[in-house]
Amino acid sequence: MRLYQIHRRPQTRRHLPRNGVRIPIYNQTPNPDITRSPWRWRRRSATYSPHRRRPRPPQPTRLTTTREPWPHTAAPPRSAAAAASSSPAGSPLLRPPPKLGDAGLELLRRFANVDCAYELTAEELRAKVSLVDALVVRSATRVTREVFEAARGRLRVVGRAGVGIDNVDLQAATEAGCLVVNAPTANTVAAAEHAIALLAAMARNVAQADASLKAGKWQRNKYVGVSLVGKTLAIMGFGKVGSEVARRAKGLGMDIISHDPYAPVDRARAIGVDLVSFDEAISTADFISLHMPLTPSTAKLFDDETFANMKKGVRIINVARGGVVDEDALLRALDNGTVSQAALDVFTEEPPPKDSKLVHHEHVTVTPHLGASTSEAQEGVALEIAEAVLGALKGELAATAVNAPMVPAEVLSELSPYVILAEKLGRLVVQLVAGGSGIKGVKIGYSSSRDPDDLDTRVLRAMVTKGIIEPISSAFVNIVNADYVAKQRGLRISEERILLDGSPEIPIDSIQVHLANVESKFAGALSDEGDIRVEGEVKDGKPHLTLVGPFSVDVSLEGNLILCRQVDQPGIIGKVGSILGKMNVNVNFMSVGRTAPGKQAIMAIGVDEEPEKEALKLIGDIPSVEEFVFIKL
Ligand SMILES: NC(=O)c1ccc[n+]([C@@H]2O[C@H](COP(=O)([O-])OP(=O)(O)OC[C@H]3O[C@@H](n4cnc5c(N)ncnc54)[C@H](O)[C@@H]3O)[C@@H](O)[C@H]2O)c1
Ligand SMILES: O=C(O)[C@H](O)COP(=O)(O)O
Repeated sequence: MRLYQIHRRPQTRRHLPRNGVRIPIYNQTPNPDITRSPWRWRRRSATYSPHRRRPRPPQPTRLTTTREPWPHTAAPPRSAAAAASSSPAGSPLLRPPPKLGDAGLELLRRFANVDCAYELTAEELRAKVSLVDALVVRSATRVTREVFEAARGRLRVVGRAGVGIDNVDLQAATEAGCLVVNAPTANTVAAAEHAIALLAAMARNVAQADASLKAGKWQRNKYVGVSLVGKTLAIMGFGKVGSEVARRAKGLGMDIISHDPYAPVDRARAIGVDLVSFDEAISTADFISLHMPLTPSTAKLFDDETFANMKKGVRIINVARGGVVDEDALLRALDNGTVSQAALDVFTEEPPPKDSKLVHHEHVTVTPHLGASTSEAQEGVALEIAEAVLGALKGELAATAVNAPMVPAEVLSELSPYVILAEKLGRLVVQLVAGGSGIKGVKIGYSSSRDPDDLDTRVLRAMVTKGIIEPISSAFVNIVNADYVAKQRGLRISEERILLDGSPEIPIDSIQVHLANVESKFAGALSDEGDIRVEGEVKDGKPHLTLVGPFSVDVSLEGNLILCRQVDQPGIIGKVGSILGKMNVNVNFMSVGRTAPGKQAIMAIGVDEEPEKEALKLIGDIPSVEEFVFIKL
């Protein structure tokens, strides 16, 4: 591994951030440059962070490492090219193109410590990943389950600087509560242009003729090509790249058909493309261009059987992923003439073995995964991923999140006070459960005048889940892994909308949380149906508890809470207040709810400090107090 620095700011403790985050830019392919630069990230005191962690036990070593650069002493000698990359800025000739575009790197550097490294072995990546908060990779770095395990919960975001996320274990990321974001749009045109370049180069034997002429030959007869105009091109995968290829190929006079089980017919029709079945596409096309993602269902989709059903002499372009083609089958199809030519930018194994028969086949044109490699695309991708990663670190839900609900920023901002309310209600309700009674079913109700389609509650559900699970386990829960963690713990979360007749301006009137089939340590919180039930509202931007069991209360959900059930009679409030006052516990809120005068009542008392056990005992000893519970919010 080579690891060295091309840019370094003075590195003293004074210069280091209080809450440093560290983002490495890793790539395991040869030839990128390497940059390392310590810089600052100041964590904002955001009101909501889906990535907020439970307080960690003191871990001095790890905390120190967040503020310091990785050791430089172990860096082995650098190659000339790499050394050139670390030369003073200003000499473009001495600087190979950066792996992540400068604009993106600069943006990242404004907010965090950034280390760039390449040619890391899997082992080296695992060793480094526990020191970082975010990881930015391109397609060559495999972010496996082992990488997430090695991160030991620190890694909060993986940024894939590109489209394909087949190199990231999404399930493992989700289980680890790590958000994965990609940069899905910035390289679309570059990939489409490369597909067209390969299509034309293959049809006219450009690469072969170039090599032949450079070898001193003049072979005009050997390299007679085929025309594109009037030929049928089948686009397999009519997504962003596929549809851009279609537009361009139309301009070349080709007839375009496409197969994509999920593409909207209207979008294809608007470009003048017919969506057809897989069999029709492969059996009628003269050229087939692959543009689907690599997934378990597309792996080796193009196998012996598929090639056998193609039109004799078909030509194939693959700018998607090598893994969608069975490369041995393609070789056989090339050898027996079923496929007359192939143009490949991507391979199952990258780089492919040096002696790969496919790469050296005379009817195959190859490029080393260059689809996204234009300076424009790389700048765009770098900016797109830098913004997504920084946004995610700040607690915003990135629009390009791959393993979490994409909640637009404006929706999140509108819902942010309800997000806090949801988590507080979860924390409250779980502390009302009697020890030993397992929680199985959670029902969350949202009373709202909004059309259900205009109210995205996924983030609220996640926060109720977080509130319920975190106080009773060591699990770290966020929007990414909330559903997964709930499922793992056998927690069934259901949601219900209660449609009100009010103004849709206010997104939510109240949120209710019910726990069914559990015993409560505070009988006053049981509804008539026997569920533990709490309800809250947002008032003046702050979360308030408004209902406990059948009792209406109104107490701000901040700090700590004492709930007392007593027989409604004069003087109790004064008695409780004076006990707390004597113990130096500041009461910030107090509210009494009762079913009827002189009957049962509930007193909800918001306190800043946690009262001594003695104070709680004294409250419990007041004769008319029937039960009480202390809750940390
Ligand atoms: N070579 C490169 O450098 C390069 C650059 C960009 C993208 N890519 C790759 O190109 C592919 C497409 O990228 P994109 O940005 O257009 O993605 P996209 O998600 O916009 O489009 C993919 C399309 O494939 C379709 N699809 C899924 N399964 C399919 C199947 N079984 N059969 C047919 N279609 C199927 C989807 O419905 C979708 O419309 C990805 O594999 C991506 O990784 C490669
Ligand atoms: O999926 C992609 O975006 C492309 O394959 C580009 O990958 P790269 O970042 O390794 O160039």
